[in-house]
Amino acid sequence: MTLSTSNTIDFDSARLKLISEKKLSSVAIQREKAVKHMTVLGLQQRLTQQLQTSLELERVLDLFFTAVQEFMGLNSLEFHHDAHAVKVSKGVPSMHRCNYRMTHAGDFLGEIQFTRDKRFSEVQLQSLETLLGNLLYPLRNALMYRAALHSALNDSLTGIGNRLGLDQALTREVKFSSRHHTPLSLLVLDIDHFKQINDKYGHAYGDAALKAVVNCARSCLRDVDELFRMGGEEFVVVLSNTDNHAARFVAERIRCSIAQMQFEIDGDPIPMTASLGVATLKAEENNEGLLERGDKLMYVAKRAGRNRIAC
Ligand SMILES: Nc1nc2c(ncn2[C@@H]2O[C@H](COP(=O)(O)OP(=O)(O)OP(=O)(O)O)[C@@H](O)[C@H]2O)c(=O)[nH]1
Repeated sequence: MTLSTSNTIDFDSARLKLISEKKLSSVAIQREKAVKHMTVLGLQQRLTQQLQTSLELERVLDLFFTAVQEFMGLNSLEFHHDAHAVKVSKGVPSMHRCNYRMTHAGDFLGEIQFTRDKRFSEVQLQSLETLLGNLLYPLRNALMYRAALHSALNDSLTGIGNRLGLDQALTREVKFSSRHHTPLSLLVLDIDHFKQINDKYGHAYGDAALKAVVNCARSCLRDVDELFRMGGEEFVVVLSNTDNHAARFVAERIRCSIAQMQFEIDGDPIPMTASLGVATLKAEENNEGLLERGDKLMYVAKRAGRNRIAC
């Protein structure tokens, strides 16, 4: 059984509010509150300094949890913000829980849950809420930083990584592959005669076709494989720890899936195919060299008649 207290923290009014407020009546609680107050102040000062040292959401929450955990014997913290696709967990959850839904100036900043072995006292809840006030701006900044980073590295139409994201991933993968002597392959995929879809049905349907191809290619990949949009109707799949033989197999699987894809516009079935180049990292090759080879091989597949792979 878990015991839970749900609260809303409304930072808009610059005050922290408990939805189900219970009365603090006993003198003992008031005394405990007075003693804790000084400590909370000290902790607030420490948090103010610590939390401004990072813009990384994970790090900010880690610093907050470590500081507050010591102070009130917390077992765990869980933060999630669905719109930002973030879920961060620290510690091991326990029986007594309290939840806060955080907002600021009308913006939703996420939900946070704390757990501990013992019940939260009123004084502890108030201290926690005071300390959450220190998390507000670092949390908001970290979410903004995360969103900015996401839009810099991802394609807004399809949601997959963009050219910059590809460059970063490929640099990382090439280094890893060279250091650990593991194979690395990539596929360069280009949709065939894509211009005809745009010309016949319009750009919006062309966009829908691009998304359909992305979903189709994704369904053929492992979780660890990464799919990027290089630009236009050209995509790259980075296959870590994959040799040329296995990469050909993946390329062929994607090619078949796209050719069999049921894509329709206003009830008209639209046949779609793609040409793919398959390249595997050679000794002494860098990420640019690998990408260039993959691209050249994709054009070999185009020239050979499209709807095929070239290795
Ligand atoms: N709808 C849509 N079209 C795009 C986008 N980016 C590029 N395109 C279009 O993609 C088309 C690419 O055409 P081409 O380079 O001639 O290639 P293709 O028609 O696929 O022919 P092949 O590659 O030779 O088989 C152009 O019409 C571009 O305008 C986009 O984001 N959305």
